[in-house]
Amino acid sequence: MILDVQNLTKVYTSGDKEVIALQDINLQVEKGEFISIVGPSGCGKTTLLEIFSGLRSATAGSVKVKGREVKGPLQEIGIVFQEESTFSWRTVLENVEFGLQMQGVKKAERREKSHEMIKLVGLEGFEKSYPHQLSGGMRQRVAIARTLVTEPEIVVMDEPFGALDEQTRLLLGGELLNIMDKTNATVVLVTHSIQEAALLSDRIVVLTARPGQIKTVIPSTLPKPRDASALTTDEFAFITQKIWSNLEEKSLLSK
Ligand SMILES: Nc1ncnc2c1ncn2[C@@H]1O[C@H](COP(=O)(O)OP(=O)(O)OP(=O)(O)O)[C@@H](O)[C@H]1O
Repeated sequence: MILDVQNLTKVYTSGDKEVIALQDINLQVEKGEFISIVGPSGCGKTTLLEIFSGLRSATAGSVKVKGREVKGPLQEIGIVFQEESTFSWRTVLENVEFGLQMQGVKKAERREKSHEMIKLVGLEGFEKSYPHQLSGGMRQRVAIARTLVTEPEIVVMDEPFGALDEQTRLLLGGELLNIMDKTNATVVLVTHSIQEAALLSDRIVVLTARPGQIKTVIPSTLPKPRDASALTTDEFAFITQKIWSNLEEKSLLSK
């Protein structure tokens, strides 16, 4: 087990107001698994990822990565943020090199690893381009490459394809699966797209409306390797229907 979450609760306090964002979350993730987290707006998905990544502390309960309590950011965890997070003043190559630079990796090794990763995400030939010269999907590939190049064992993603159209996000998601197979990383993805969750995940964690609690965990029955061709299968329809029916019980628009 790579990630072990036990009885996790998060209460935000501002002044005399308390918001219970997450309540009693229990989740165990195995190495190499692809987990998606879905749930109504405001149910605590981002909070959960922030706690997993050591960027925020829990009010109660514990999060362990490889048996060690998470007390702050860990090198084993890479994060891909919600909106575009590329550096506009750096080229694609310089963006991808950034994480390695922060880790103090020497220039020659940095270059080599970054070139490899750029190839893997399909951006070969764009090394010298700046983010504004790329499409939204390409910029998101840069952000993903920048995180993956540091070889994190767990990749935490908060709506990484949120700014993209449904078609691009599903295609890019399929490519992400290929890359993950090659790097053997574990992924925890927060998404608003039920289709994306159904296509990419080994398990889909459905949260209730606030306070976020685990409503159900849906294991995927889609055969591997999974790609966009699965979108028209009966299994895919079955999984999306299962996610929907679990989300519907508490109003999606509540709160
Ligand atoms: N820093 C904070 N201080 C106080 N309350 C907060 C803070 N951050 C989040 N919250 C509250 O905690 C709850 C969960 O927020 P969070 O952003 O984790 O939800 P989410 O599921 O990611 O939402 P969305 O799907 O809309 O992005 C919300 O009710 C929010 O108002």
